[in-house]
Amino acid sequence: MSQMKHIDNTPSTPGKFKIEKSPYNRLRLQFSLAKIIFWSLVFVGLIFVFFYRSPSSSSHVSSDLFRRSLRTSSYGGPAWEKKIKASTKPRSSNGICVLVTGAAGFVGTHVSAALKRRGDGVLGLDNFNDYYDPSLKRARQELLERSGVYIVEADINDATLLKKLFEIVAFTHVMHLAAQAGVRYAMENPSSYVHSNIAGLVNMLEVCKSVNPQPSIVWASSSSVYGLNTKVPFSEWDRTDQPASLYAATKKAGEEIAHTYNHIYGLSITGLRFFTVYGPWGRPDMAYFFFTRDILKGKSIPIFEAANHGTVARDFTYIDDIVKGCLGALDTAKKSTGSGGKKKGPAQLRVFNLGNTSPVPVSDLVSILEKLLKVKAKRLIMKLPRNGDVQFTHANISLAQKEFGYKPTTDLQTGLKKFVRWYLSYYGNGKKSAQ
Ligand SMILES: O=C(O)[C@H]1O[C@H](OP(=O)(O)OP(=O)(O)OC[C@H]2O[C@@H](n3ccc(=O)[nH]c3=O)[C@H](O)[C@@H]2O)[C@H](O)[C@@H](O)[C@@H]1O
Repeated sequence: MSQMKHIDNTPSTPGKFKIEKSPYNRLRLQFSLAKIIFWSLVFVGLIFVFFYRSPSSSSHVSSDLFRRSLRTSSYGGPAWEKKIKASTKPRSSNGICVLVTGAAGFVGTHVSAALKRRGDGVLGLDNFNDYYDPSLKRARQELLERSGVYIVEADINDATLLKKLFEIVAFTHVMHLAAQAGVRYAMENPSSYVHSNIAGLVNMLEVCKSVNPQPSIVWASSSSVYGLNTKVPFSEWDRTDQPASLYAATKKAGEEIAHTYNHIYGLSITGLRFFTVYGPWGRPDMAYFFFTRDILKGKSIPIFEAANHGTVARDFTYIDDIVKGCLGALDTAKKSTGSGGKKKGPAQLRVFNLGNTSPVPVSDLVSILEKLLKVKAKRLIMKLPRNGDVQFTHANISLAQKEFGYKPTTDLQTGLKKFVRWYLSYYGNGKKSAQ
């Protein structure tokens, strides 16, 4: 009751509160102020020590973001700049110089290597987060370093670093492949999708729009934007407003964000909707990869099926075909039209499906793996969980074909053979195995 009275007596509008002006009160006020300042400083100091010294003691999500974005900031200095300049010096006369984000990722590594092979200047960027075994990312980094591609270790949310890179090198293109991938993990760690696929994308576009000259941007969207659509094959004109996962929703949001930056700032932007990319140096969180690991270990593998024993299928696309698509998109990208953050005229805005055009049921994928590994899989048939997966994907690729001659040439059998050969040589006949 007395507490209620106290609340009732508290003035509701700042400024109505009158302080009596006796010398005693003034002294008391000064003393209280000094006390408040002192304790505020102690409090701020404690917070600083807490966050600076022990990131692991914060909550799962914030410590995760800490790992993902703040860990890697060791850059700068003449030796560092020299490495960047060496990596980005084009050998060919076309003058193409590309910043590849997510360069230690699966698609990023292959695309970086292909660009470098043909003589373009290439610089990688990657935060080496631990969404999956970082040692695989380090191995990819070694591979790229051997072919002359340097990877700067930083997060795409680091605007200062990005601006610094553009001060050192006038990139003609950005191949933006850094993202939080994976459909099912979005339910475990939703904020990591917002951090990388939304905030990170916006940060990247903010920097790209403000530099002079503006680069052209090619970036990774996803087949998952087609969500619950039932009309097949999926074409670029189809609706993309019923995503089945937060991952898909962030990619769809990315496409709308791309529209905005194209419209306001004249950035040339091309989005690529990848269809379940697989192959050597792939991602261990993907089904074909962990099925291989678990078949070799003799562990059972969960194979999803839809209602009424409906087939779950994917338009699995081999990495070399995807790389050709990425390079085709990059080579046909027109220049951005803006400069210094101002649009000068309309700019190119495109989106393409990069798929294989022949969906394969997941159970057939397992049969191919069994033959290649010469081991019978322990199949555990399960109902397709409601965690973001869609029942099937199937790409119509005529737009990419028309625009830059995209034509996938690797069927699943051939592609998986190459993957298994790589897997066995990398992990050694199942003795050392993927995590
Ligand atoms: O096409 C795309 O854009 C997406 O392709 C993949 O997503 P997804 O097709 O779901 O690939 P996997 O997670 O490897 O699943 C492949 C198939 O295996 C099935 N699966 C998955 C896991 C499992 O335990 N059992 C199982 O049957 C899935 O339902 C799916 O049909 C990637 O993980 C995404 O990052 C990418 O954006």
